[in-house]
Amino acid sequence: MTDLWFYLNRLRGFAGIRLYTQLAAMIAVGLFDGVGIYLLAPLLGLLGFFGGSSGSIPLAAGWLDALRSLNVAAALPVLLGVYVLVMAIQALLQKEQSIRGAQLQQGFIRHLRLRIYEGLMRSNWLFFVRRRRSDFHHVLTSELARVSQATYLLMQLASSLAFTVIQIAFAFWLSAKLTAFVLISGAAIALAMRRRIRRAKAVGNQTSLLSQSYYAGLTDHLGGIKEIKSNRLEAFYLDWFRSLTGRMEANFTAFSRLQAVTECLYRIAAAALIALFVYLSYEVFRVAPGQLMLIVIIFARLWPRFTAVQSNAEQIYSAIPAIRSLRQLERECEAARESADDEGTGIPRAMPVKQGIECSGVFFRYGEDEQSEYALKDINARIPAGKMTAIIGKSGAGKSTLVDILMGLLEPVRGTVLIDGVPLGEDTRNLLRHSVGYVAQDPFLFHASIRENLQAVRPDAREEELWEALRFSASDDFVRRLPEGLDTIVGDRGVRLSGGERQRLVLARAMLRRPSILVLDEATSALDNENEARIQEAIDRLKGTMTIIVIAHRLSTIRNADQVLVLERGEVVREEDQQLAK
Ligand SMILES: Nc1ncnc2c1ncn2[C@@H]1O[C@H](COP(=O)(O)OP(=O)(O)OP(=O)(O)O)[C@@H](O)[C@H]1O
Repeated sequence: MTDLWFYLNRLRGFAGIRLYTQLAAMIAVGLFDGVGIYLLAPLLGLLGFFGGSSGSIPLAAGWLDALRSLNVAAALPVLLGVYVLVMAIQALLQKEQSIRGAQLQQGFIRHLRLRIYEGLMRSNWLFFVRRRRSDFHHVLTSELARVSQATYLLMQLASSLAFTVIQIAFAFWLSAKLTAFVLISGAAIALAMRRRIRRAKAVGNQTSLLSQSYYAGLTDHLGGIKEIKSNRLEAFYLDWFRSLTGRMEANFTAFSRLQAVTECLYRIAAAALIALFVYLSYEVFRVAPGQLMLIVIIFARLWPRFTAVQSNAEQIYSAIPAIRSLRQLERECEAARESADDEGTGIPRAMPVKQGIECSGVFFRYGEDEQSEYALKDINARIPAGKMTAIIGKSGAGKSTLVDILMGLLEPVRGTVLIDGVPLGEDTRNLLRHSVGYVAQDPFLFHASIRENLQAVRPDAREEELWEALRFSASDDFVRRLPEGLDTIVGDRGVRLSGGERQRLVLARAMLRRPSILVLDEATSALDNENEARIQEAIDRLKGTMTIIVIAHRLSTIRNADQVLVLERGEVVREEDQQLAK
């Protein structure tokens, strides 16, 4: 329930006065609807339905007498005209309320979407390292759709409740005793149905878990489709998919069954109650036939409202787990939020390195608990500014982790990183990243043109600057040969390009940023000797103008380094000054 209240409060905070006008509009629609029904009394009276018994219908008596003083031929069109007018106003109001309701709902969902996306974008790298990406997709798509539906249902529920209250008021006017009887019956049934609402929540929990597995599986399997195809694992994954979608089907059917049974119970109860009601009215309360007729009309309109309230409540309860997922993700993003780095000016500050980066007693581990193993242990090393430092070591030795620490992406668990002798803190860690150009092991290109990919890091870069960066990364020739040149769209994650071509484009992008620290994480591993040699030469020419850190396996890459750090199981086991060694 706290999750629901939290979201109601959030909705109130977002919509402000609009929420209250919306509720007022709902009440007005309900009122007009009630008046419409109430007009039926004089109408029916005019048509002679009540015989001489109109005096027993509260309020109607005065109307009827006034109308009777006119002749029927004149009164009927007046009455019908008023009826049409009232219903038309109600219809117009309802239309306006529906449009505004949809605007409110969509606005609120966009507000939630933006909050979560912004929360993710502002979260630190460790947050992403520790979580499955598919869980974010799941929350931002499937869970958000359920919350959107719940928001719509909440408004519907408010509208149903407003309608119901107004109808009850009208019904009370007509007959307090019989309305009380209907209400007590409704309350008794709602009480008996409480367990069904709890069941709806349990089914909703299951829906969240299943759709989370679905998203995780799809992301994994499609990401690894080449492995699946080349190892003939299709049947295994098909079995998994069949089984999971079977459970999803059962889950959705269970919820539909729950709702259908509830509706069926309400319908049977309605029939039984109407029968009892007519019997009691006639035999016990001796209600006049005209009034009885009206009460039946009111009852017939009131009861579906009870059913709607119950059904809405079941659906809203089934969406509570989705609301909880959203809230949980927001909380986690908040806890992992990085500090802003523009000091409120809107212009991010960079942090150039003049002397060097130093690690002093740096420890790091990925696991959250104290027992988990360190990926880096007591690292003491210095990366001189303007020089090229190579980090080498076996797979899993901690090279990428060390680079992430040096770039300010990860924070040491113990120890300090110093930039020009000044310890890197929470605020300065982000600033350092403005000075970094990074090329990853598995380079990433957006599904856009080469130009857009390059300009993503510097929107104001001129055409010559783009070509200069491409020349640097030895990619100018192949880009020129592409059918659309710079405007060629590179496929999903750049798959339409070869690994080496992607690496070269990402290197061009990194250079375009004019970084003061260039980090290459095995960035030339996919290149042929000729292209690697061209890039090595270009990088060599950069020495003295920027600090270069490379993770490398090939001797050819290390050869030009000024310093080599050798890592083994998270420790620096050797630090060689190449210049001295030469
Ligand atoms: N996201 C992660 N969660 C948990 N442990 C991790 C994570 N990333 C890396 N590790 C662990 O940290 C250690 C160092 O990994 P790291 O990726 O830094 O090694 P590496 O030297 O760069 O390896 P490679 O050359 O294979 O890329 C390894 O034992 C690895 O299992």
